[in-house]
Amino acid sequence: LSSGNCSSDSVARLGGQQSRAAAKEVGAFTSFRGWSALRSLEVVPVLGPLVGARTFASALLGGMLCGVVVDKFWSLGQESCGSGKFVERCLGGGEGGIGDGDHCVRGASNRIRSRSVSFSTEVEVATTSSGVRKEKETTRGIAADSRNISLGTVLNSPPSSVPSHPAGDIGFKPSDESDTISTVLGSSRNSTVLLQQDSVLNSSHPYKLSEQENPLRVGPFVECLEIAGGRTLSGEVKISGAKNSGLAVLAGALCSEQQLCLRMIPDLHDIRRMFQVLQSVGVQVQRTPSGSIKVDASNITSVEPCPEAVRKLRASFFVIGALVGRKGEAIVPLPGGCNIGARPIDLHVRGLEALGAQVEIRQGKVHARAMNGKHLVGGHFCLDYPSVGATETLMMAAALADGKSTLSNVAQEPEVKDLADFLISCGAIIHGAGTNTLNITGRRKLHGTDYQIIPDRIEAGTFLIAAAITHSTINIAPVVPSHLTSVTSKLCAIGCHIQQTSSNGLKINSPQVLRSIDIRTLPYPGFPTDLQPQLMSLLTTCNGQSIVEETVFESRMRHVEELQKLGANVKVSQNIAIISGRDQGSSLYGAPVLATDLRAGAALVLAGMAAEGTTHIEGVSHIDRGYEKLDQKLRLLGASIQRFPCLPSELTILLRTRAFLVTQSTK
Ligand SMILES: CC(=O)N[C@H]1[C@@H](OP(=O)(O)OP(=O)(O)OC[C@H]2O[C@@H](n3ccc(=O)[nH]c3=O)[C@H](O)[C@@H]2O)O[C@H](CO)[C@@H](O)[C@@H]1O
Ligand SMILES: C=C(OP(=O)(O)O)C(=O)O
Repeated sequence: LSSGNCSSDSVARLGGQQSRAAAKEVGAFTSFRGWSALRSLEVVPVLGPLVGARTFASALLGGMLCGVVVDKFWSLGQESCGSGKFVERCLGGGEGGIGDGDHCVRGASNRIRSRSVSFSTEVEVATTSSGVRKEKETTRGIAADSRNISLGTVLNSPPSSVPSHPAGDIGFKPSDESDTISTVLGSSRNSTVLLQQDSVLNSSHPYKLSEQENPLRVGPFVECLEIAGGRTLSGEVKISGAKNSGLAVLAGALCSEQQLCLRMIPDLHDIRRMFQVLQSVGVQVQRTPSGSIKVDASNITSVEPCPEAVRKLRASFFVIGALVGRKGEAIVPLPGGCNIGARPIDLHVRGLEALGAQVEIRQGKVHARAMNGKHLVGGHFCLDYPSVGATETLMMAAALADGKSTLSNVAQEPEVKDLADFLISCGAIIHGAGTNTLNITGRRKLHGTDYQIIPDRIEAGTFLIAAAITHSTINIAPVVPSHLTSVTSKLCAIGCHIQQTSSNGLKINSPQVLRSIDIRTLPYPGFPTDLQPQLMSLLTTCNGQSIVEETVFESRMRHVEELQKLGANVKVSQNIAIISGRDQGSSLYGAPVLATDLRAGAALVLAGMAAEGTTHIEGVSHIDRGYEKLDQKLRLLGASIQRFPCLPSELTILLRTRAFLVTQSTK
C-alpha cells in the first residue's frame, strides 16, 4: 500500500476470476502481484491457486481490518473447502504449510491474532438461454466493528497502523463457528441476479500450537521479477559505483589505521555482506545519510572474519592480504561468489607465500601467518594467470610488507587500478597500476583518506545492451568511456550507434535490425566475462549466427538453458556457444526462468525485455547481489518490470505439480 509498487488494479485482480484462471495456469505466480504492497502492512497473505483468489482477498482484507498480521502463509486447497472454512482454517493452523485437499490449509502464522473476520462476496449472475453465467464477483472485507470496506477503499485508506505482535506462539483454534449466509439481493430486468454471501468467523480461543498442528515449515518467500516485453526505453540512467571496486576498496580499508570516507559505494547485497565481514573483525562501518561510507579500522579485534559472511561472496576472501599484512595472521574461510567455475585460490596462496607467509588450508579455512610472526616481507611473484582477486590480495599484502615487491602478469582491470589508487591515497607506494607489473614498496602504516570509486562498467555495459536489445536510444552517465571500449566496439559492430556526449557520458541508439558478431571473453582490456551472458541475450535477437567463447570461467554458460526456455536458439559445446539469430528462427517469448547467478540474471532481464509476452524471473537475489535497483532504473527508462514476492522455486514446483494433478482429476 505504501510501497507504490502495486496498483489498485493488481490488488483488485487478486480478487478476480482473471487471477484465479491465471493462477491455475502458471501455479503460484500470477495472482500475487499485490503482495509487495500488502507486505508493507506485514500481511503476507494466503497463497492458494486452487482455493480461489476471492478467498485470499477476503482473508486478507478481513485480517487487515482486524489487525491480523499474517506471515509466511500459503495454502493449497480445493474450491470445495469454501470460503468460510478456508478463512477459518487460515486463522487456525500453524506457520506455513500446504494443504491436503480435505484440510485445505495446514497453517497460518503464529502471529495471527484476529478475533473476528467477516467477508462478503457479491456475485452477479446472468441467466441466459445456455445457462447461468457468473458476470461479476466483488469481495469486501468487513471489520469487526462492521465497517464495510471494499478493496478499492482499502487501497486508498489503509489502516493507520497494525498492532504489534503478541509474544509467544499464539494461534486460534479452528472451530466451526463460521457461518455462511446467502441472500438474494434482487434481480434486474435483464435477469441478472445479485447474490450476497456473507461469511463470519469468530474464533476467540487463543491456544498454543503443537508441532503436530504445525507440520510443514517452508522457508520464507523470495522475490521474482515480472517483465512485459516489447517496450522501448528512453531517457538517461545513472550508473552506480562499481561493485568490484567497492568490494576491493572495502577489503583495502583494513590496511589503514585511520578514518576513511568512501564515496559512490553502491548499496548492494554483496556490499552489505562485505560490511559484515569487516564488522566481524572489529571494523566500524557506517553508511551516512549522504550515501558515503565511513570506515574505521583502527582497532582490529580479530583475524578471523565471520565464516557465514565470507562464504557468501568471492571478494570477502581478498581481506586475507590486508589482514595478514596488518596483523601478521589471518584465518579466512574459502569464499563464495557466483557459481561460474571452480574458482580456486591457489594464486592468492602462492603469492602470499612469496611474500613471506606460511599458509595452510584446514577444514575449509585458509590460515596465513607471517613467517616471523609479525610482518610480511617484500618478494617477487609472477601470476600464472592475471587473476583480479589474486592481484588485489597481493597488492594489499605487499603494500604493508617490509621491503619491495614485484608482482608480474597481474590483472589490469580498472577495478584493480582503482584499488591501487585508493591505497596510494592512503599513503601506499605502488607503481604500475593498470599495467601488467606492479612495483610496491611496503609501509608499516597507511593513513586515512576520502576516496570516490569508479563507476560500474559492467552495469553501464548492461544498460547499453538493454538499449540495443530494445532498439532504443538512451544516455548513460557517469561512466569512464575508456573502460568500456571493448564493449562499445562490439555494440557498434552489431549495428548500434554510440556517441560520447560528455567526458563521462555516452549515448546509444539502436536500429531495428542488428547483425551477428563473435566474441571471446578475456582479461581486461578484452571483452569482460561479466558481460558475456547479457551480450548473448542480445545476439539471440540479431540477424545471423554468432559465436561466443568464454575463456575466463569454465562454467559460465548456465544462462543458456534459461535463454532456451525463452525461445533462444543457442547450442553449447564446452565453453563455446553458437547463437542462431532472428533470421534463423530464434525468437524470444516470455516464460518462467531462473537466474542462476548475477550476470545470468541480468541476461534474463534483458531477454525478457525483448521477448514477446511476460517473463517471470526467479533467483532475483543473485541480481541484487550486484545491481543497484536494476528494476527501478529500467522502469524509469520505460521498461515494464515489476518485483513481487513469490514462493521459492521448490515450493512453486510442488504447487504447480499439485495444481496440475488436481486439474487432471477434475477433468
Ligand atoms: C569480486 C570480483 O572482483 N569479482 C570479479 C573477479 O573475480 P575473481 O577475482 O574471482 O576472478 P579471477 O580473475 O581471479 O579469475 C579468473 C580465472 O582465474 C582463475 N583463478 C583465479 C584465482 C586463483 O587463485 N586461481 C585461479 O585459477 C579462476 O578460476 C578463473 O578461471 O574477476 C572476474 C574476472 O574478471 C570477474 O568475473 C568477477 O566479477
Ligand atoms: C562473478 C561476479 O562476481 P563475484 O566474483 O563476486 O562472484 C560478477 O560480478 O559477475
